[in-house]
Amino acid sequence: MSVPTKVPATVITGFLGAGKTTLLRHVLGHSGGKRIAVIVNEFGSLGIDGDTLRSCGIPGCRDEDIVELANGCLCCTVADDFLPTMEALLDRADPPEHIVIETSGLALPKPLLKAFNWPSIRTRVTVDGVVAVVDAPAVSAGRFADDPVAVEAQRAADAALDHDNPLAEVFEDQLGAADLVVLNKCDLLDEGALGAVERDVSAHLPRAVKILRANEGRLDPAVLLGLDAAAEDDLASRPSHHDAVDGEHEHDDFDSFVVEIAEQTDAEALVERLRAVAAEHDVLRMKGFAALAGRPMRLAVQGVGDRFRHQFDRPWSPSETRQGGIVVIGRSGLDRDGIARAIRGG
Ligand SMILES: Nc1nc2c(ncn2[C@@H]2O[C@H](COP(=O)(O)OP(=O)(O)OP(=O)(O)O)[C@@H](O)[C@H]2O)c(=O)[nH]1
Repeated sequence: MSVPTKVPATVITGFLGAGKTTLLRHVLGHSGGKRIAVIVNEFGSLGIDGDTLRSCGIPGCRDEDIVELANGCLCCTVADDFLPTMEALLDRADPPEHIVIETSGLALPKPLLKAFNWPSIRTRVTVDGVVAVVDAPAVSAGRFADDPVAVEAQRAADAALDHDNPLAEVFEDQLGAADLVVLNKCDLLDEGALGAVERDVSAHLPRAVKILRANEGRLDPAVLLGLDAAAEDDLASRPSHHDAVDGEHEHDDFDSFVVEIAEQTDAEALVERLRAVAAEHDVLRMKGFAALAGRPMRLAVQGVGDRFRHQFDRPWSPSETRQGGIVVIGRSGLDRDGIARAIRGG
């Protein structure tokens, strides 16, 4: 009797706004007709990533192939959300040939990798590889760096302390799990800065892992899918800061909320307000959409730090209220009321 082959699954990790959804869109658009199912997990209940992927307009990319898990961070909701979703995909009459899982930017990959050893899916699916998408300009700007003086001072109280910057921990955990690193947004750095980022990233990698440079995640899907790593059998070589506490961790270093916004009159003015808020409050990520007076199309807005992009993504459907919303994610302690007021321009 032949051994049934397992469905390969690729985990895409990477910090908030690194370019995971952008890379995934590229993969779906260049997959050569392969039946790919996507599980996308994000912070915030607006479902922006799912929308972005569904509106890709790629022939053969069906709505039911994109499953959103918006209920908190995947790494913390494995049993409740992830496993039933995987089982449902695998039980389909036409199961996917490949499954791609985009984790939220704050998720730690290791608890998710462990879930692939659960009896209900272990014999049916394997982790083909973990792809870590890295925001090259954010690394270059020191987003994930510690303040060595602060670490030393805090270590005096807690000998086990590794970092004073919670972003550094998430970044290291994500790189620690990687089978391939994609250095994204290379268009925003010169050669010298890119070389420095490569050295910095290499220094954080626990094993020899290939680093590829990319713009807008434009890499051949054959390179990204097909790593054949069986990562679930190789957990020991993927260190996590939370190994000691059996994967337990909290996300209380970070804060996320949604600001609802009424119809706007001027797209540029809205984006300018968002940019000012991001800079003033050190917001890590903003994304959402807005209604513009007299315009049938919805304005989609994406911000990473204080770098913003916006475009009209799709028409408002007649059944929708023309009400916008912006997800705001930052380190904990954000001034929610002040940020909401500033975004609304009140
Ligand atoms: N300049 C530049 N911008 C990019 C590149 N790749 C992605 N972006 C932009 O960066 C922003 C974030 O990209 P996403 O693909 O949504 O990032 P993400 O990692 O999925 O974000 P989260 O799911 O919120 O963590 C968007 O505005 C993208 O258009 C790139 O290579 N260069």
